[in-house]
Amino acid sequence: MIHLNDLNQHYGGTQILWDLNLDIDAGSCTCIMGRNGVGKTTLLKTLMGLLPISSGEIQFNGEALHKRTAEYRAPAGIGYVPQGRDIFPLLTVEENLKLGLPARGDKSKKIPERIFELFPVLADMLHRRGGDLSGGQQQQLAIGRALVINPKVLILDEPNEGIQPNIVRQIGDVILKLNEEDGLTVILIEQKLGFARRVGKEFRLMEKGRIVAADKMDNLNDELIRQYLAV
Ligand SMILES: Nc1ncnc2c1ncn2[C@@H]1O[C@H](COP(=O)(O)OP(=O)(O)OP(=O)(O)O)[C@@H](O)[C@H]1O
Repeated sequence: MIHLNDLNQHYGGTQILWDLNLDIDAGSCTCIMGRNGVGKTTLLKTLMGLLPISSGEIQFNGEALHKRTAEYRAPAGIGYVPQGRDIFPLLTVEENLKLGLPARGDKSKKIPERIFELFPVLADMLHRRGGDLSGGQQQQLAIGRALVINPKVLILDEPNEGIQPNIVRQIGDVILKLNEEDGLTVILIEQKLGFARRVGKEFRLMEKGRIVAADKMDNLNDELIRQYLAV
């Protein structure tokens, strides 16, 4: 579904991604893991077209995404929840959710009911301002907003950062439902091993701007953890 081929990326003169290759199959749930600063967020931003690539290819369902602008990602079916959530604090929950509607292929004007099934709190708080929500509720709103476009793949950058444990569990439940019940392909950056093991079916380990290990989550063993994740 997604293939990154020999991707190179620089911030100014500093190279961050080095000949990076990544394959994501339709229907998979993949955790991208690695120590701080290895380039995980840079990888997702590059995939989303938010950072220019120096060379390489980004293929999405056979289409050359690296030739398209960032704005093309949502209508193509790529939902993105950036690090830090990025909701609009002065808009209501409903207004935040409706922002995604123009990018839907079917031009529907209605927020899908499934979003309120997954996140009942968003229905309860529909007319509250985004900025009045707790951090965990804002994260649920950010995920809901990404789902409004009816994506084929959902990409999340550390969805649990700074969120209280009961909401982390709920977000994990939602990711599992989206992947297992709805068949949505999921890619997420995740630092917490327990969460990654619970929701991820696959892992990709990064070091120094490269993918250095790729396998089923069941095969994430102590040796790999020691080598690429332990601090
Ligand atoms: N806007 C920027 N300009 C220059 N360098 C940057 C910029 N953003 C990130 N970097 C550098 O790029 C490298 C990779 O950063 P990135 O945020 O992608 O890593 P990460 O694996 O997501 O780390 P973390 O887990 O801390 O978020 C780091 O050395 C970082 O300092």
